[in-house]
Amino acid sequence: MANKHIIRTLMVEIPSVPGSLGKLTTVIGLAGGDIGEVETIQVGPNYTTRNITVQVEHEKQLSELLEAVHQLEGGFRIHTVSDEVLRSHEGGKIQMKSKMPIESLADLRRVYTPGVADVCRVIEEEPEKAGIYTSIGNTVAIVTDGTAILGLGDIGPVAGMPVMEGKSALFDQLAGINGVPILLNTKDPDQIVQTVKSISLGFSGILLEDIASPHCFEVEERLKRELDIPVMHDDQHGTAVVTLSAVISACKSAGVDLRKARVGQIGLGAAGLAICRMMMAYGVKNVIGTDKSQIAMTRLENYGGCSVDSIEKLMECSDIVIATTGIPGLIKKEWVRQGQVILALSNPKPEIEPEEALQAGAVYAADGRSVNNVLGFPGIFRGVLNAGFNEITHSMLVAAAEAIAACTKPGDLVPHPLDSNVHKMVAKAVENVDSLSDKEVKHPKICIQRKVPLKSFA
Ligand SMILES: NC(=O)c1ccc[n+]([C@@H]2O[C@H](COP(=O)([O-])OP(=O)(O)OC[C@H]3O[C@@H](n4cnc5c(N)ncnc54)[C@H](O)[C@@H]3O)[C@@H](O)[C@H]2O)c1
Ligand SMILES: O=C(O)C[C@H](O)C(=O)O
Ligand SMILES: [Mg+2]
Repeated sequence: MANKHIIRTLMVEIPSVPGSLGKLTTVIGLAGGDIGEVETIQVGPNYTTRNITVQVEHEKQLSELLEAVHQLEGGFRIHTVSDEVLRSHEGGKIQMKSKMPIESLADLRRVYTPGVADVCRVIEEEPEKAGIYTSIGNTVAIVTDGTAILGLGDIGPVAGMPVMEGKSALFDQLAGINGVPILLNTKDPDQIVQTVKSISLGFSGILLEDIASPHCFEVEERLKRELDIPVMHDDQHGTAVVTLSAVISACKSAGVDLRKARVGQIGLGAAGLAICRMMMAYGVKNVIGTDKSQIAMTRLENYGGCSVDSIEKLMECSDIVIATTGIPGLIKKEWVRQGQVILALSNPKPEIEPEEALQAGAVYAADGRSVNNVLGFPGIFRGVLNAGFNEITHSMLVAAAEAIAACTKPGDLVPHPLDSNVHKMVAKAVENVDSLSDKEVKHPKICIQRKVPLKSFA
């Protein structure tokens, strides 16, 4: 599907004559609309009313599509055009609910005062019992300062709340974890660290989300050092996990040794640097990166990677290209080489549409909707919470990536994000890691920047 980000639901009255629905869908398709769900609302002798969800690229295309439906002869009528995405967000996506019914005074006295005081005393005497008698053991804070919300940039924490609520909904549905959004009204690393530390008592893990580079690096490192609960910056490590798993699967399908492949990373911010570090630690010998910021490239070199000064050069010599710049359409199709793997992971719009990359010769192509950290973070946190680990180590991240790859069907890059088995397998893999087994990972410094034929994936 091309770059179709406008989703609308059309409620249409359709003549109850055979072939009418076909006429309507043809007109929608010819106007460039992708049809999603079709729901029958009411069937009558003369008319049938249906809700038809369509996706289009831009507002102009939507107006043209609506006009084309208006022009249809035979009694077609559009009742309403609604924005389902906005509507579904009304009132927010999450809520806090009581697990206990409070219907009688006895209930009230048990749930609340005076009964609750006994539980407080138990925890005061043996603080670890908070893990039994409160929800803390199953609760993770989803913390943002709003500085890198998807690829939308520094739009502030409140505007980023729909993303945080989305992560919370996914935590609940995919891993049974309470994810509590925490919106920080500061971008100052010291204040972020101090605030998260101050509120950390109520949580068993911290998921940092959409915090921009470079301050995300300092914030995560300090919190990992200073807190004794697991801390993970999703955009760094969640993304690196799912990217590694996609690349493992691509190499497996192509019969290529990933460790000998040339991996090129465009954009060396939170996601990009972590992807490079993950690849190098996994044993990929040739990792190169590029960024518009020289500081970001130097940072990669300090970790043992190599930098090139242009995207064209990087694409000339990479078997696998990964992009996390937040800039839609950044990769020109002329730069794609025959047989390349292209993962353009920026959300909400990729650096190149997968269809375009495939048409230009890529052997595998995906965007950030499918290669998405939703495949990683729920299971990773489920695993560490189940095992009672107080940190998330490199071995756990690799175990998660390999578990996702093991759940991927041959020929696919990643599994379905809603396949509950994937999240169970990730949790199990993380849980089974020997938490003391991590050693310091050394990154090899080997670099090939010349133009080389891409035989491996062709
Ligand atoms: N698919 C996923 O699961 C996933 C996960 C995390 C992030 N992302 C996406 O990746 C993008 C970046 O996120 P981030 O958290 O790393 O942000 P970030 O701000 O930390 O990093 C972006 C980097 O791209 C660089 N950049 C920007 N324009 C560039 C250009 N024209 N050429 C070269 N480099 C350029 C910036 O200098 C920066 O270093 C976002 O769009 C986000 O949605 C996707
Ligand atoms: O939120 C997502 O869809 C993935 C990722 O965390 C991102 O920032 O793009
Ligand atoms: Mg994110």
